[in-house]
Amino acid sequence: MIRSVAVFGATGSIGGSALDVIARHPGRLRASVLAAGRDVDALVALCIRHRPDHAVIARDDALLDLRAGLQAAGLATVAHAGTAALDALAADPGACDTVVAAIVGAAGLDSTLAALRAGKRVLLANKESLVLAGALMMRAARDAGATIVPIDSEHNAIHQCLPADGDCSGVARIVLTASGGPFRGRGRESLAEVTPAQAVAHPKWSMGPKISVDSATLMNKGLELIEAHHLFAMPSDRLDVLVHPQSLVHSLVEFIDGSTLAQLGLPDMRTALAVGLGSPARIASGVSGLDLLQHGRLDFEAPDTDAFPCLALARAALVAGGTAPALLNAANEIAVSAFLQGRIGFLAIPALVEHVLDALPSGPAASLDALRDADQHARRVAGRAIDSGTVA
Ligand SMILES: NC(=O)C1=CN([C@@H]2O[C@H](COP(=O)(O)OP(=O)(O)OC[C@H]3O[C@@H](n4cnc5c(N)ncnc54)[C@H](OP(=O)(O)O)[C@@H]3O)[C@@H](O)[C@H]2O)C=CC1
Ligand SMILES: CC(=O)[C@@H](O)[C@H](O)COP(=O)(O)O
Ligand SMILES: [Mn+2]
Repeated sequence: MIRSVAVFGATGSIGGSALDVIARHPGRLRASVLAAGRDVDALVALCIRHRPDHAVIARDDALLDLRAGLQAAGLATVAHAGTAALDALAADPGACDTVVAAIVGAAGLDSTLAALRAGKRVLLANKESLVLAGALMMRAARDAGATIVPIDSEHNAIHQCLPADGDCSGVARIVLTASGGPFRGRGRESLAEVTPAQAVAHPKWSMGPKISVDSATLMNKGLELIEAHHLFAMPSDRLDVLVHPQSLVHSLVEFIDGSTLAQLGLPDMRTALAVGLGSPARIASGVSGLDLLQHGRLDFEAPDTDAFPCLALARAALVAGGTAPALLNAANEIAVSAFLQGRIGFLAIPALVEHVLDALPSGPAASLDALRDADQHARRVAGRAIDSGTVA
């Protein structure tokens, strides 16, 4: 049977990689729903290429533009606008059986949750939703019989190394690899003046601006610790981070018998997406195999948590539990956005996250509403600190 795939965040970096893999397998996969945030022209261009049944633009006021663009292109694709339409298509069994969750930020939570609650197969790239509401999402997936395939390269690597039957009793610890980002090796004081253009210039991966800044601050690895905690039911003290600048070893699993399994490959997200899209079969992704002789060496070093405090802030939030990860994530989203707009400096990103975590106590994450309130509260506190110049 052909898998009908909804790609949420289709106009982004992960969305593009997913569509590239889907187009390589017309007899196995089809893009049935494409969704974007604001970019109607880019969405229409993708619809012309992939001919989905449905196209969704999250911006409510863009329906007429999207409809006009699809009609001008002579497409039968049905136009939708707004987040309610996105959530409805995520849950609709006639629209898709698989969802690539690749919206950036907490904005991806509702559609991902809708897909999980409908028992879909979810290829999860949107790590912020797990940081914000991981326990709730994992429970929703269990209750509805949904499948989550981790797409984040490290978690996809771990998924490939763990026993297929899900029995993790033999796992001693999980080691997430980190490239170290564009500022690896630099001291904290030298980071005060770095520009957004320098921060998004990732040394190994081609990604959207938000995650690229997260990689530069090492918050990406902090978010990934929390993500791994939920996906693999691992406590913080059995989750480690190792800097590996070549980005060829995507993560490692150490077992209690002394074995360590790792997954290696070129830094190209199409490999992880092909694992999720083809599973249980291995399918071609367009990524070539690894020529280790050409690469020559694999280096490893400890992360520098003095220069990059975000990693420690995220681990502390993971240990604190409750709403702390939601507060951390929301503060970070506001900080990264302000940094990209040139409103605050690079060192203000960890400062703002710390400010919010100090200002707001972690409460119980008893419900989705409690998590949403924490998220909104953190955004307000962070916004005020930026506007007042408390953190600059
Ligand atoms: N890029 C990568 O290699 C990796 C990414 N990830 C994760 O995957 C996610 C996507 O990252 P990436 O592809 O780099 O991001 P991009 O910035 O490249 O793409 C973001 C996508 O999300 C859409 N979008 C933004 N806001 C909304 C919204 N409010 N509602 C609906 N859609 C929205 C954008 O649409 P529009 O173009 O219209 O704005 C775009 O399609 C992130 O959570 C990231 O952490 C994880 C591992 C690797
Ligand atoms: C491709 C991917 O999964 C990113 O999350 C990547 O890991 C970013 O690189 P860093 O290791 O620099 O955060
Ligand atoms: Mn990653």
